[in-house]
Amino acid sequence: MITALDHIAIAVPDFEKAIKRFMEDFGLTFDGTEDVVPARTSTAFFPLPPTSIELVHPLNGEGPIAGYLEKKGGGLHHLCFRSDNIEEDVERLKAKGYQFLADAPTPGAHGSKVIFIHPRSCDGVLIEINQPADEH
Ligand SMILES: CC[C@@H](C(=O)O)C(=O)SCCNC(=O)CCNC(=O)[C@H](O)C(C)(C)COP(=O)(O)OP(=O)(O)OC[C@H]1O[C@@H](n2cnc3c(N)ncnc32)[C@H](O)[C@@H]1OP(=O)(O)O
Ligand SMILES: [Co+2]
Repeated sequence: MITALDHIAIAVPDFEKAIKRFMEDFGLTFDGTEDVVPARTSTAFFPLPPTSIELVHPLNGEGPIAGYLEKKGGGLHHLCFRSDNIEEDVERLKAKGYQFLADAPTPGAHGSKVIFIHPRSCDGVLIEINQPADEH
């Protein structure tokens, strides 16, 4: 089941500038960056209990964030719901007609498993579901 709002993701065209902004201007705790190769995405996390801010940027200029930035520039990109059993939640939501953007969960940040629901299944909002490594 969905247990928490794991993170709110913002697509940023200038990764360094955005990291500086959230660290220095907003005074958030910077939890480091991670290039998630299977997702073709560079991430930076700022824990802000009970959730986190995730900055997302194209990895090597490619991937879904590159497409998003090209079309929309920076912006709120997705909400991530944390699941305690991602496979169970996927099956349950598929049965309700939700369109997933992959056949199965794929590797995400911090060793998590992630899967995305098409925005058209959720009133135009891109929803990610993840299961953190410590809950596998
Ligand atoms: C680091 C790993 C992980 C983590 O651990 O947290 C991540 O967060 S990875 C983050 C990046 N990865 C992804 O976003 C994967 C899922 N995304 C996709 O598969 C695609 O981006 C997409 C959502 C299918 C869009 O693909 P695209 O090729 O850009 O298609 P369109 O431009 O035609 O868009 C179709 C439709 O969807 C709307 N759209 C696109 N992106 C978003 C968005 N972020 N939020 C809301 N809506 C979005 C787009 O406007 C189109 O709408 P219509 O024009 O009305 O058809
Ligand atoms: Co995410």
